[in-house]
Order: sequence, then C-alpha cells, then structure tokens
Amino acid sequence: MSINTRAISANIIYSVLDKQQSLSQCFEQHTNTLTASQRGQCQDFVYGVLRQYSQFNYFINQLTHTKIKPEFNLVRYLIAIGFYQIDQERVADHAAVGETVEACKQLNFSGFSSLVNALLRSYQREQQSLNEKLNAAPAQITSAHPDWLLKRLKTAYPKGWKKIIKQNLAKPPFWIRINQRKQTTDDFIQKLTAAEIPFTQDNKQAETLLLDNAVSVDTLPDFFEGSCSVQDAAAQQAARLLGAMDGEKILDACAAPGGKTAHILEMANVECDALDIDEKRLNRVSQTMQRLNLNCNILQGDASKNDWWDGQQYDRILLDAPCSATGVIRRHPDILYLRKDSDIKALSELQQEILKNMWSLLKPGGVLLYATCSILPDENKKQITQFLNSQQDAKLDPIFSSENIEDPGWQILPGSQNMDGFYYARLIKQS
Ligand SMILES: C[S@@+](CC[C@H](N)C(=O)[O-])C[C@H]1O[C@@H](n2cnc3c(N)ncnc32)[C@H](O)[C@@H]1O
Repeated sequence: MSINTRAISANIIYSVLDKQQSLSQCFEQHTNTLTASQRGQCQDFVYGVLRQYSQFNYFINQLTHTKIKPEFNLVRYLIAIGFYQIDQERVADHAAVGETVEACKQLNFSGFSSLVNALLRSYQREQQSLNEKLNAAPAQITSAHPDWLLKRLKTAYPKGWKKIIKQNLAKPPFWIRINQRKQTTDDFIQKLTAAEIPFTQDNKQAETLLLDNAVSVDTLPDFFEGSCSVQDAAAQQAARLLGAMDGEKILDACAAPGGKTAHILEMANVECDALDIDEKRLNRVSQTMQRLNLNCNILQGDASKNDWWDGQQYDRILLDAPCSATGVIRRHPDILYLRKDSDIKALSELQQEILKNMWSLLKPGGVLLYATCSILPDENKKQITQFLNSQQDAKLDPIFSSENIEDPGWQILPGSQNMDGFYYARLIKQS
C-alpha cells in the first residue's frame, strides 16, 4: 500500500488527543521510516492542525447534524487535515478533498467517504460564514487554549495575553546557530547563499541566522559535519548569559538533548558535565556532541539529588529547569492538550528543589543561570524572588543594567524579536 501522509498524520493526532501521548515521541515513532519530504508533509499537517484543532472541531460540529462518535475520531482528524489544507491554499481544493477521501479509505473508513467529501465541500463554500460564527464562540474555542491557561495568561499579562495567544498559534521561525569552531560566519553564509537558502542575519549576534523558511536539516550545508545547529534565538541566549570562560568547570544541569551544552562548548574551552535524568534523551546529547565534534561528560542523574556528583564544585551552572514549556507552544502544540493546571504547582516545587541543590554545588563566587521556556510567573520571577529571599549568599547579577524591580530576570515573550518565550535569571554565590 502506498504511503499516505494524511492517514499517518491522523494517527499521530489521535495518539496525542485520544491517547495523551507526547507529540515529539509519537511523531518520531510514526514517521521514522518516511523520506524527509514525507516527514515534512506530516509535520505540516500535524502541527498545523493541532495549533487550530479547537477551531476545526467547532467547524466540524457546525457542519454535521449527526455527531461523529469518539471511536471514529480518526475520521474527524482527517477532516481537520482537509480543512487545514483548504485554508493553506497550497493545493487545489478538489485535490485536498480527493486526497482526504483516499486517506479515509486507507484507514478502513470507506463508509465515511461521502460524509468527508460533503463536509470538505461545505467548508469550501461556507468558510466565511463559519469564521463569522467562530468569532462569537467562547474564548476556549477561538483561542484554542484551555481555560486554566487562559486564566493564568490573562492574570500575568492583562494587556499582552491576546498577542501571546496569537503567537502560540503561529508557525514558529527557523533559527540556526553557526558553529564557530567549524567555520566563520562569513564562510557559512557563502555556502548558504550558494545553496540558495534565503536568510537574515541577527544584527546583534554573529553566529545567529534566521532562515526565511523552515528547511530539512539535510539541505543545510555540511550539517552532518557539524557546521550549524537548529536552535531558537531565545535558547541561544543561555550560553552567552552563562559567560563560561576557558579552563572553567561547568555543569549543564538539565542538559538533554544538548543544544545549550553544545553552544557552551562552541564558545569556550571548558570541562563540562551534562546531566539529565532521562537516559534516552541523554543519547541525543551524545549524538549532538558527535555531530559537532565536541566533548563533555555525560551523566545520568537527578539534579535534585547528589548521588551522581564527584564532589568538585562548579564555576558556573546552567539550570535549564523542567517547566511547563508555555513559552514554546507554537513549537509543541500538544502542550495545549496535555498540560494540566496542577502540573504548574508540581513543577514549581521541583524547580525550587533543584535550584537549592544546584546552589550547594556552586563554588563561592560562582554563577548560576536559571532558565525556563515558560512564560508563567510561578515558574520564573516568583521562583527567583523566593530563592533570593531564602538564600543569604545568593545575589542577583542583573542581565540588564537598568534593574527591573518587578522581575529579577529577563522574561522573553513568544514572538518578541521573533524569539520563543524564555526566562533567564543570573545569580552569583557570594563568598
Ligand atoms: C528544557 S529541557 C532541557 C533542554 C536542554 N537544556 C537543551 O537546551 O537542549 C529539560 C530537561 O530536564 C530534564 N529533567 C527533568 N527533571 C530532571 C531532574 N530532576 N534532574 C535532571 N534532569 C531533569 C528532562 O529530562 C529534560 O531533558
């Protein structure tokens, strides 16, 4: 049977929405035998639909008189993929309909072919009036965000929450980091130009480029020889803010898959321990190190405990803490469906526990950089304020010279200068 990327995509959406599986994991499982172009197509369908699923589902419910039963949710997801394709206008509408009907047959739901056909054609005709109806629907549907998250965003950002939601549902930008150990930025730019990959150079950071479009990594010049890495511009701030210097001993406390560890090692000659609790994810750190020809000590362990530690304190620690990932929803739309309000309290407690333990591993005079890809104050400014209040020898090392008294750190919101949502706070351990 020929590969049908719509059928595969519907199955991935089913794994996320019905089986509550993590998108990155099930995407890998379902697509690891596909070609790069087939994977790219699945990525477009799955991520595109999940970002807008509550809206597509609303349209389906508006257009059908008989409810599609939960056991036929795969059909529902195929219809959503069809709607998404019609919205994207990259293929002729009749082709979007034909291909979706074909996928329906391939999933053994031939009995639904005429319903699928009818719904997609109605969607083409009634798109405008459906969108008008959607505008009057409850915020949970129009924003695609769960109530608990909307509430938290409105409280934290009374003026900016709508902009955040818009960013969370947008396609993310494609940033890369040029490995300065391999070549200069100018050399890499020449190769990129020769490969006809359009980009813009970040005017502040020489090693950071923003590509005009997302590309498959195998089209990036010398990617497998370590020329560059795909990493958001906000994540690229970590190694710079940590400021590691030659000869220092560094700990990257929650390191997998190793993007920030690699950047630290590209910037300075240091001895770096890369710690993570998740053994499988640590394999990805090894792969990253191998591809970029870098070295670190890979350690498996729990950062809230010390049983993995050799007893030698660190000059600098990067704590890229486990978090709600609410700053990177546009890259991980499954967060909208899998994350629960109660997770935030549990995560905040874990973050404080890890932070306290990391502090004991830091040399007097050492620097700890706390980072999350969250935009929720409970995981960020409240966390750092609580720590500074309870830890006598902890002093804030402000990231910007003009200290923001409201927030001891740097809260980057999604979309700000095209970056993901991130938080950074830098602390010094007083002697
Ligand atoms: C935000 S991700 C880290 C991303 C990574 N720093 C990078 O830039 O590639 C958080 C990591 O924390 C790890 N983690 C979660 N709880 C942990 C714990 N108690 N100790 C150590 N690592 C933990 C997770 O396995 C996950 O890999």
